[in-house]
Amino acid sequence: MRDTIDTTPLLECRHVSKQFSGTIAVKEATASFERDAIHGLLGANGAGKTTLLHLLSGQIFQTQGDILYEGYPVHENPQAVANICFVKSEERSWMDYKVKHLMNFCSLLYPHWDEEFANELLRTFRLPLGRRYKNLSRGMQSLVGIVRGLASRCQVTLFDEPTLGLDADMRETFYDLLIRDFSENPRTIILSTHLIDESAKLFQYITLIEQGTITTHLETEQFMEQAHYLQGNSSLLERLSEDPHVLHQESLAGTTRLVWWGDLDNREQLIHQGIDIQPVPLQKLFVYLTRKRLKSSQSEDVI
Ligand SMILES: Nc1ncnc2c1ncn2[C@@H]1O[C@H](COP(=O)(O)OP(=O)(O)OP(=O)(O)O)[C@@H](O)[C@H]1O
Repeated sequence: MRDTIDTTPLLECRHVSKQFSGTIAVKEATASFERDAIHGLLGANGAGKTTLLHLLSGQIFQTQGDILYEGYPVHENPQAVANICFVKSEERSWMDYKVKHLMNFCSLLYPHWDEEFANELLRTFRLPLGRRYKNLSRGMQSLVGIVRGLASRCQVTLFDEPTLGLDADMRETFYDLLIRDFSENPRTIILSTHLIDESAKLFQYITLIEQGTITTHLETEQFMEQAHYLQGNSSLLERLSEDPHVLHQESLAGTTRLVWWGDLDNREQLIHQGIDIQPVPLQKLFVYLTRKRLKSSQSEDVI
């Protein structure tokens, strides 16, 4: 029997790799996804986000490593099938089906399917029930996926680029719905997106995947606290430019701005020297981190 407080991670991957013929899409990925939290899965194009989500949902086999749901392998695990909902950015197998049939299918697939909520969402998004999935616009296809993801009420919901094709107004509607629904029905949500700044408010945790490897898995606050813009006199700041904590540097007319990644032990001293210290927005931080790591891996390749 388990303790009252269940410490078994709901979903985790341990040293998971996935190779497709010549390509290693995911490499030694290890992370434990905290319960009842929204996780942002961030990575550049081709970093391995979609492959990782397929692996976590048990829809493809890993080449090596373990993927565990409630401590048991996700594959051939009826509990995992019933409790993990993976919303792909496009559902190729859905093409010939009408929206109403897809909703029926979901109601049979997910034991906690909330019919009333699904109908409310279908009305909110004005989705035509009689139209085939393949004849929906790109944004409407995303909305069908969103209805599935939210109304399934699965313990784990994986969204791969859920807002593809949605206009700004509809994206905001989705973010608001997700926050509202999550606060009423907490569960584990992992959401991959390239629209980092506008979705940053959703994330309690950030998982960064780079060239197939999970390089960071941290609470968003902790993640953001590590990044700082340092701006001030070039003669002071350029002395730091070779420091490995510096992700990016730009100078103009005697003023330099650095992006610093890590603890700032000398914060007081820098302020005293007239250096302005500011937070870095998440999207910018993502760009600086991935560029820096890409540069380091390219220089390792040259060596
Ligand atoms: N079925 C497959 N066969 C061969 N290679 C694949 C397959 N699926 C993915 N890959 C490769 O694996 C790598 C990771 O792809 P993946 O789609 O997981 O990345 P991603 O982070 O989701 O990218 P994007 O943000 O561009 O959608 C890429 O190099 C891709 O070409």
